[in-house]
Amino acid sequence: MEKIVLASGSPRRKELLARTGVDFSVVVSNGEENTNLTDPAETVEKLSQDKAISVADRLENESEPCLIIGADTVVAFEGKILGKPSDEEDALDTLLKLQGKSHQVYTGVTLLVKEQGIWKPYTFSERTDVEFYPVSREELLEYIKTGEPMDKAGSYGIQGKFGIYVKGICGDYNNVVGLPVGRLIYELKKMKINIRGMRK
Ligand SMILES: Cc1cn([C@H]2C[C@H](O)[C@@H](COP(=O)(O)OP(=O)(O)OP(=O)(O)O)O2)c(=O)[nH]c1=O
Repeated sequence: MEKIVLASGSPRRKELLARTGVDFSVVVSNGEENTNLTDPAETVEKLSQDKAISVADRLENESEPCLIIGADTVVAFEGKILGKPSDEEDALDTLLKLQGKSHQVYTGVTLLVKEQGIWKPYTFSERTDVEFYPVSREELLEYIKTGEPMDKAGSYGIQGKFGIYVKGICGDYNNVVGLPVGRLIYELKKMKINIRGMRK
């Protein structure tokens, strides 16, 4: 293994992957995030694949990248998938639904490995359940004013100012922030890939 590429523009994913101590570069995928799927696990798995493949296409003529990591995160509430908010009103609608209740956060990860010139995808997803205390409309409006919800699935950041409303969490916290690094390292080990031996 010689090179590792994170196919994501998310600063949170970059920070989480950096914590593993590996060297990697970032190439942001520029494809549309679209799918007709309705199951949240299938959705994030497919979108993570699309992102990794779009970066593989762009790197086709470059010197041998060997592992590309794509990821996608959505929130699921009462069977509906909630992505990033379209505007502040949408963020308020979403947070009014989520407050006082439990929801699920899914992150899908695709590891695209180049072996003998051929890209092979390996995809998995991880689920974390998050429960919020009741939060008033005024508090939600205050939060939305910070701008924090706008680039985040489910319109909140558990690692940011909305973290004060968390009642409980079941599963991997890092998965909510956008990358289940523990599972990622575990899956790579199973694939006999030691990312610590890779270079940029
Ligand atoms: C629920 C939640 C999501 N998020 C973020 C993680 C993801 O960055 C984002 C979901 O959007 P994604 O489409 O998964 O990722 P992205 O657009 O940020 O980056 P890219 O497509 O280039 O990989 O929401 C948090 O930071 N905290 C949270 O608590």
